Amino acid sequence: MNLSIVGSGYVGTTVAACFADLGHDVVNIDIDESVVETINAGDAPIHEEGLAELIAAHAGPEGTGRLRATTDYDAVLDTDVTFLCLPTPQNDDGSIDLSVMEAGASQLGATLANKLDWHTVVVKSTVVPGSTADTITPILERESGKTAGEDFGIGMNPEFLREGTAVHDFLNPDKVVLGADDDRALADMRDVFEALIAAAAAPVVETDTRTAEMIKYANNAFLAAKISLINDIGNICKALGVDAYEVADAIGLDDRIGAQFLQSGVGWGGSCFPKDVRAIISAAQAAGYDPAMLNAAVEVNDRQPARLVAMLADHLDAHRDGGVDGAIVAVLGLAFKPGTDDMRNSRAIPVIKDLQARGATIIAYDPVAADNAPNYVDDVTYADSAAAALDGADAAVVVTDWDEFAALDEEFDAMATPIVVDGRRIIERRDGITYEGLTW
Ligand SMILES: NC(=O)c1ccc[n+]([C@@H]2O[C@H](COP(=O)([O-])OP(=O)(O)OC[C@H]3O[C@@H](n4cnc5c(N)ncnc54)[C@H](O)[C@@H]3O)[C@@H](O)[C@H]2O)c1
Ligand SMILES: O=c1ccn([C@@H]2O[C@H](COP(=O)(O)OP(=O)(O)O[C@H]3O[C@H](CO)[C@@H](O)[C@H](O)[C@H]3O)[C@@H](O)[C@H]2O)c(=O)[nH]1
Repeated sequence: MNLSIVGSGYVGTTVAACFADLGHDVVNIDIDESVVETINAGDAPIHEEGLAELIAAHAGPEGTGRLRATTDYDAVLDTDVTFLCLPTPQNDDGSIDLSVMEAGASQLGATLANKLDWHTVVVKSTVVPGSTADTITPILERESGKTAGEDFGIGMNPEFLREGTAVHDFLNPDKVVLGADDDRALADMRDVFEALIAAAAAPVVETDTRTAEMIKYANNAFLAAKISLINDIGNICKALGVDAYEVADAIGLDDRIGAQFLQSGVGWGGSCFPKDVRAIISAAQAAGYDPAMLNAAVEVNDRQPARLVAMLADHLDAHRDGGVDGAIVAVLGLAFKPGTDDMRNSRAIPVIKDLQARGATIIAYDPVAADNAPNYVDDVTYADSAAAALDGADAAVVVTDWDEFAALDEEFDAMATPIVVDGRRIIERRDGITYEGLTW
């Protein structure tokens, strides 16, 4: 099929490259010319394992030609189905900000006015229940002069990929959710996903757009709350002198609990969990329900970075005149999780800001996120290796569980005072360093 993907960020680029690999002809539409140029040169605009290879294979000079990118919405006219993969950030009060979706729907609708045959528009962005039917569809109808369900179809297909493993996750989904409010849109979505569903043997959930939207929030809210619950239990373990990881390994053996997402520590960040949990809380409150569990999940998560810094401060107070004030602190990891350069809502941000507020000088190291970090934190010196960050530091905190940190050993000997507070259970406790884990 001929597909257009509007928005070429983490989701749009991954989805486009994977659909091209599955045999579709795909065009990415983005307002950012540098993103468009990068894809057309056969390169990946973001850091995701396996993505650069797929883009080179299909958009590069030697590629199949099944993938290209443009800033021109008219590219939609040569396609059968358009996926909207635009950002859905949060307003200051936590509610969803649909303005980018509205702008994209407006441009798409104006373009569809010139489309002679049927077209299906699929919302892939995470949007609160009702957004597709009540906000996006009316804009498409207004701008195109056409009627949804008669002249064009509307679908909602939430995306569950994780950053760092985006290509793998998209090609190997636990489920594919196809939400549609008309049969023809559903049939188009089935056609688009046929090859993927067959290759991955993925279960398919067919439903209406409103339920599809809620499934996405329920999924993220459940996972975020699961991490907050293990962090709450981890904090209890720490207070009672128990290793939370041993406990998590044991409870994870119960199929009803499951072994994944039980790593306690400095908490959840990223571009999705923080904004999505707040957005669904806000939508629930607007509908008259205050969700106690999700409020608590956010509260526990907000407290973990401060707990990490307080632990570090206690050690520095014990080892150094002035404690944190004037200390050089090495921050290991900046990305919100390993495998990505994304720093949106990374736990590194509150940790660094708290340390700086207490008078610390920060030297940070991350294998891929350092170039992106100045967009989120100021007055940080970036080291080009963990060893360089640790050299001469008065203390270190671990914020991201990059594999390479597990191999650190004699690098700690070069610290002025070898204090290591680990927020991710990645450093091994060893002789010669003062080591403390956040929940163990
Ligand atoms: N990042 C993830 O892991 C992930 C996973 C699942 C779902 N989601 C959801 O998918 C959506 C997209 O997230 P993302 O992380 O890919 O966003 P992103 O910020 O990485 O990318 C968005 C892209 O849209 C482009 N854009 C902005 N306005 C545009 C317009 N009017 N027309 C065309 N392009 C425009 C931007 O230039 C950017 O390249 C969000 O709703 C998010 O919640 C994200
Ligand atoms: O046991 C765990 C697992 C994760 N995390 C943290 O949780 C955050 C989110 O991690 P992860 O879910 O792996 O990454 P995301 O890329 O944010 O993916 C989530 O958000 C996406 C966007 O909605 C969804 O598509 C995915 O299904 C969902 O997992 C990160 O800060 C992790 O460090 C923990 O603290 N402990």
